[in-house]
Amino acid sequence: MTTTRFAPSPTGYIHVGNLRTALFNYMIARKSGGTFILRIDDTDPERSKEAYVDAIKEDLEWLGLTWDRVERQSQRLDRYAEAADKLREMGRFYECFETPTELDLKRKKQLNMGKPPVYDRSALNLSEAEKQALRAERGGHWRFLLNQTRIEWEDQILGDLSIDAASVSDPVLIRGDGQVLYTLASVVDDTEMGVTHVVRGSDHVTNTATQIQIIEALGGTVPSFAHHSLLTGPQGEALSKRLGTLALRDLREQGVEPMALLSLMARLGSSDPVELRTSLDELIEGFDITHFGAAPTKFDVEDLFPLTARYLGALPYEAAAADVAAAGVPDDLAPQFWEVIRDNITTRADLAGWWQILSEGATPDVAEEDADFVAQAMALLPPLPFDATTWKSWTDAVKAETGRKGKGLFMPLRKALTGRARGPEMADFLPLMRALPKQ
Ligand SMILES: Nc1ncnc2c1ncn2[C@@H]1O[C@H](COP(=O)(O)OP(=O)(O)OP(=O)(O)O)[C@@H](O)[C@H]1O
Repeated sequence: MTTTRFAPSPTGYIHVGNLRTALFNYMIARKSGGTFILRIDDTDPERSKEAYVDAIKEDLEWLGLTWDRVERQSQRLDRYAEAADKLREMGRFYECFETPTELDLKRKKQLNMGKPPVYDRSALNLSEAEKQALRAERGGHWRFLLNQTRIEWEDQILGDLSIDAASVSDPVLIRGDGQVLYTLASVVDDTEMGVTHVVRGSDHVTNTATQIQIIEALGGTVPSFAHHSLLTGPQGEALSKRLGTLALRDLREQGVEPMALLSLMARLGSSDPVELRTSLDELIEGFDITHFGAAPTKFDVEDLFPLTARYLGALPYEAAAADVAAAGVPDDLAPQFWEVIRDNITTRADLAGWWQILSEGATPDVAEEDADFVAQAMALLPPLPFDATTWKSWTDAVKAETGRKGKGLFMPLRKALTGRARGPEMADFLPLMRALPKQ
C-alpha cells in the first residue's frame, strides 16, 4: 500500500514551498487510496515550538489536506538510538571530535588545494586512549561510514541519478550534544512506518544518496524518491520558514481561496496548464508527478488573485452566506446580493465595500466634462426603491433628453451611482440600492 509523509520541522509558519511537498505527498497517497502521514520533525528542542505544530495543522486543515495520522519524532528517540546501536555494531558508525572551527579549516585547506571539501575520516585513526581523552574534553559526534561506491536511483522527477559516495562527507547522524539528526531519524521513520514514496525538495538530493546507504545498512526497503524543484519568489529569492516569506497563513489573511492556491500549486512547474479546479478530487485525478521539471519554479502571489476571483464568481450562495452576512447584508437581500456581486470581487473581503456603496450611497466619481450631464441625469432619477426596469427606463429618458448614447451615456452614470468604473450589470445593481449616491 502506498504510504507518504509530509515531515516539516515546527520552526516557523509553513510557506508555499512546503505546501508543494505536502500537496504532492497528499495527492500521491489519496490517488491510490493509501496513507498520508503528518510527521512532525521536532528533534531539535531549541528551535521546535508547539505553537508552530498547531499552526502547521491549522494551515493544512484550511486547505483540506487531511492526514491519516500524526507522528512526532521527539517521541521516537529510543527508536533512533536503537538504529544507531545497530550501525555501531556493524562498524558503520564512528565517533568524531573535530570542532566546527577545525572542520571549517580542513574544508578551506582542501578547497585551496583544489580538492572537494569532503571529510577526511581522520577520526577513524584515533586510538581508544585518544578518543577517551577527547571525550573528556568535548562531546563526540557520530558519522555514518559510507561505502565509497556510486549510489544510483531512478528519481520520479529528476530521472536516473548517480552520485559518487566518495564525493560526499560521511554524514553526521548524532551531534555532539546527543541530538539525532534528520538524516537518521527520517530513515528510521520511513522504514518503520512503511513509507513507499518520498517526495521532497531538491535540497535533499545529497541526503537521499546517503540515506539509501543507511536504509540498506539497516535492512530496510528503499522507497521510491522524487525531488521537486524549490519554489522561489518572483525575483528568484529563496523561501524560508524562519524568515516567514510567503507563509500560508498570510495568503489566507489576504483572502486567497484554498482551491485557488491548490489549483496553482498542483500544476506550477509542470507541463500541464494551470486550471482552476473546485475540489481536491478533481486535482488528484489530473496529477502526475512525472510531469514536473527540475528547473527552479518562480511563485508569484499575484497569480492567486485572478484564480480566487474566478472561484468566487462560480460559488453558490450557500458557500458564501456567512461572508455576505458578515458584510452586513440583511438576510432577505443576501442571496440576490451574492448573485449580483460575486463576479465583481477579488476576495470575500470586497463584499463589505459593495454593501457599503449600496447601503450608504456611493461617493460619485464624476469627470469635470460630465458634471452637467450627470446633474441632468440625476434630476431624472426616480425615487428609491428601484426595480429591474429602473436602469433601462432611466437611461432611455436620459438619452432622450441629452442625446448621449453608448459608452458616453452609460459609463458616467455607472461611475456616478457606484463610484467605480467596473462592477455588476447596472440593471441588476439598481434593485439592490438602499441609498442614493452622496451629494
Ligand atoms: N522553497 C521550497 N520549495 C519547495 N519545497 C521546499 C522549499 N523549502 C522547503 N521545501 C520542502 O519542504 C519540506 C519541509 O522542509 P522543512 O520543514 O525543512 O522546511 P524549510 O522551509 O526548508 O525550513 P527552514 O527554513 O526552517 O529550514 C521539505 O521536503 C523541503 O524540501
